Amino acid sequence: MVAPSSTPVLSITALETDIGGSRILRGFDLKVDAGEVVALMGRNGVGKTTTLRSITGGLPVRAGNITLAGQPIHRLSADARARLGIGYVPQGRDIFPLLTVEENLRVGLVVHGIKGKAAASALGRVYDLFPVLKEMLSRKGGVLSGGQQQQLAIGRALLTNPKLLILDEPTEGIQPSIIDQIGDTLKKLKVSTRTEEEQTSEGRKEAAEIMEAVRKLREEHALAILLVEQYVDFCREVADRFYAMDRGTITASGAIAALTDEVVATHLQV
Ligand SMILES: Nc1ncnc2c1ncn2[C@@H]1O[C@H](COP(=O)(O)OP(=O)(O)OP(=O)(O)O)[C@@H](O)[C@H]1O
Repeated sequence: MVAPSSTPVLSITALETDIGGSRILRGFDLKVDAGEVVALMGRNGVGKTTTLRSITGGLPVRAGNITLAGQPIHRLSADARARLGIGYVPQGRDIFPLLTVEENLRVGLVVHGIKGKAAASALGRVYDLFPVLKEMLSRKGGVLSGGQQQQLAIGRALLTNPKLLILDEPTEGIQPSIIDQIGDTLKKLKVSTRTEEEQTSEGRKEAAEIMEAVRKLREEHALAILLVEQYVDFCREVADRFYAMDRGTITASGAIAALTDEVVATHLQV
């Protein structure tokens, strides 16, 4: 892991956001350093997606500051923020189901005006990270499994080589029954030493593939990653730190080792 520099990649202070006249975010601080994976956790409706949209520019901020590598961004357009280095994979992933994997990636290149050698190297980087995409270039996005679609969406967000990657519920769409089964096993799962039993379950394999990609991104690219995730074991596996959100503010935070069952019961369980 790359040592964090003194300026965080993302820094949020005293953030307040309203939706339709209601105060949704009630003033909190959050930061993500280079090379860090930070999980923003919380029950349904507490304001996690609103936080992400406040960072990306999808919602206007009422008060507070958001900086990217030290530069204030909270008054900039979403496009300007993306150009400065924010890659965003929204909930549901937003891939084009009728376009092939390759076309989905090429659309991403066109949208961001990436051409020639830069395009080839951006695609190469995505295929290195997600070899499964290279094997499926001519498949339609809509027929990929949930985990593969997630990899495609993350790959597309990485084409611009962002400083900060934001993921909204990356395990969503991987069968809940399978995610439930994974339970404690996932915590112990080391991708490099997957057992045969683990490999036989598609859901486990896909969750593991996404985890592996998140780890690789952190280690090889010194990316800062902020992920919204309700699946506690996934967070324990991939994140360095966590923030627990409740009713628009942060109620607990710390190193991932401090995400004890007691903290989960108090701050995160319904
Ligand atoms: N477009 C909207 N109009 C009105 N209220 C909204 C809108 N979007 C979100 N909200 C409200 O804002 C609050 C926070 O929503 P948000 O989507 O940020 O929560 P969340 O923590 O991401 O939950 P989930 O995991 O269910 O997506 C909720 O009470 C929600 O009802």
